[in-house]
Amino acid sequence: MTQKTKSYQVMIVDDERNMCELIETDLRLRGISSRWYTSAQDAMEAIHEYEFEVILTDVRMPVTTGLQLCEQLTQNRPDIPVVVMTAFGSMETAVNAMRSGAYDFITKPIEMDLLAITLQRAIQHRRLTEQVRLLESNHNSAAMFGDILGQSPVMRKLYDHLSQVASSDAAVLITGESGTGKELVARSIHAGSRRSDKPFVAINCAAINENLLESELFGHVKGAFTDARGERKGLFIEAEGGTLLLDEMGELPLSMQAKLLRALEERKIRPVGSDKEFPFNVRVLTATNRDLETAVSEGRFREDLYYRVNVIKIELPPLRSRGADILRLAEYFLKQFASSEKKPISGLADGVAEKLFSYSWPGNVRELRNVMERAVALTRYDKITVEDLPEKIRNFKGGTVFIGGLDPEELVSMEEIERRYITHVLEAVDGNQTQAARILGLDRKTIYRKLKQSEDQDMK
Ligand SMILES: Nc1ncnc2c1ncn2[C@@H]1O[C@H](COP(=O)(O)OP(=O)(O)OP(=O)(O)O)[C@@H](O)[C@H]1O
Repeated sequence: MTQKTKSYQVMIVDDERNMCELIETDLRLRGISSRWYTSAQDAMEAIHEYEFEVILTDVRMPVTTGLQLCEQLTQNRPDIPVVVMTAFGSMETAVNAMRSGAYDFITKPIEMDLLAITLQRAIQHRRLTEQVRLLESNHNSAAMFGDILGQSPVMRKLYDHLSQVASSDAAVLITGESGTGKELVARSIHAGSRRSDKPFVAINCAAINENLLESELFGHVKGAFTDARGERKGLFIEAEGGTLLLDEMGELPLSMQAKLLRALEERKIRPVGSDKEFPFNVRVLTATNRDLETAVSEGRFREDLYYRVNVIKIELPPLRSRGADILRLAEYFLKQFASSEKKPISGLADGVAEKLFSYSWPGNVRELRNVMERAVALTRYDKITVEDLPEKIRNFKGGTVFIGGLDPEELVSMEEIERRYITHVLEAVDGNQTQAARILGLDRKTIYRKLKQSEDQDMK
């Protein structure tokens, strides 16, 4: 998980630093947040670090031009509209930019009022497209919610819950094993809330030393401690109006728990070394992969803070309990990586689905994503083969013993094992017989016959 993530409305890319600063200042005065980069390379890297709603780029830049950047962006992040700045009178460049996937163009010298309108229109366009995508994906039997993918019954229930949660302002505690998508869920809650045009900031409480955590969260004044050369705002102020995710909340030291509780109760923070308090308007979400109730009963976590952050609880299921979602996610990641690696990979070869199914996925969706990324990079074929999977998955034996609730001590016939396994696979794919047939390597008629046979056997 990223330690800190933030969203801005506009990314500015121009090799002339002065131009960037000029635009940033003008946009700030109009209430539009932005961040600038002086090369396309830096811009491409920043896309992974921060969220942007629109990108404004100059066309003429050394090394990678604005047009090339535009092409790269439309492939990697087609959801972010790009507005290009072209020199006055170079209509041909503007046309080329639109061909490379730009949303709009504006000519230099820039007329700031026009720029602001163009950018706002692009932002509006993006929000509408996002909403349509969200509505469509919810309509398509709730296969997705924002960027969260999954169709298993437990995920569908989660989507219903999330849409209610997003519209309220209540504190939410998100629990689940590592890699189950807690940060993703927090982002979706923010994206679906009325705070969505304000920042989303996430901090991993376990990754920061206890002494620094207080100033990271609440800020500090100049000279508050030896290394505090300048002043720092702190994340509560950075997230003003938006959402702050405190991840790995279970790792928060007791001394910080007391300070956080006071801040949440009074809705005010006091920067380290300051005698002034500052009010904040931030929705606080927390996430943990620890059992906080046990931590409370063992005195490691304050009960009063637990109740304050746990107004609504969202529990994310481990991947191994989500049946067919394993395959859906695998295919989703496969498509993503195949497109970014530009490899023509069309799906999973025979035998891969069974391997993915029977593995226990201790690292959950993150592990599956990494496995698919590696497989796409490794494969020499147009499908992912069993050889492209890591050894621990190829040779995994653990899962099968428990299929169909089979006790390792229980001795049953091969037919019975077959019947239980077929039933297990059918349940896992929500009764989709075509998919079950593909995984089992049997045709649908044979599946039906085998289940029928054992039913007849039971009747005798
Ligand atoms: N349902 C899902 N659909 C699509 N991608 C998912 C889903 N769940 C998780 N991911 C992806 O898996 C990775 C891990 O997710 P995330 O960082 O949200 O997990 P986490 O529970 O916060 O992990 P940790 O506890 O280790 O911080 C991310 O790349 C995320 O985008």
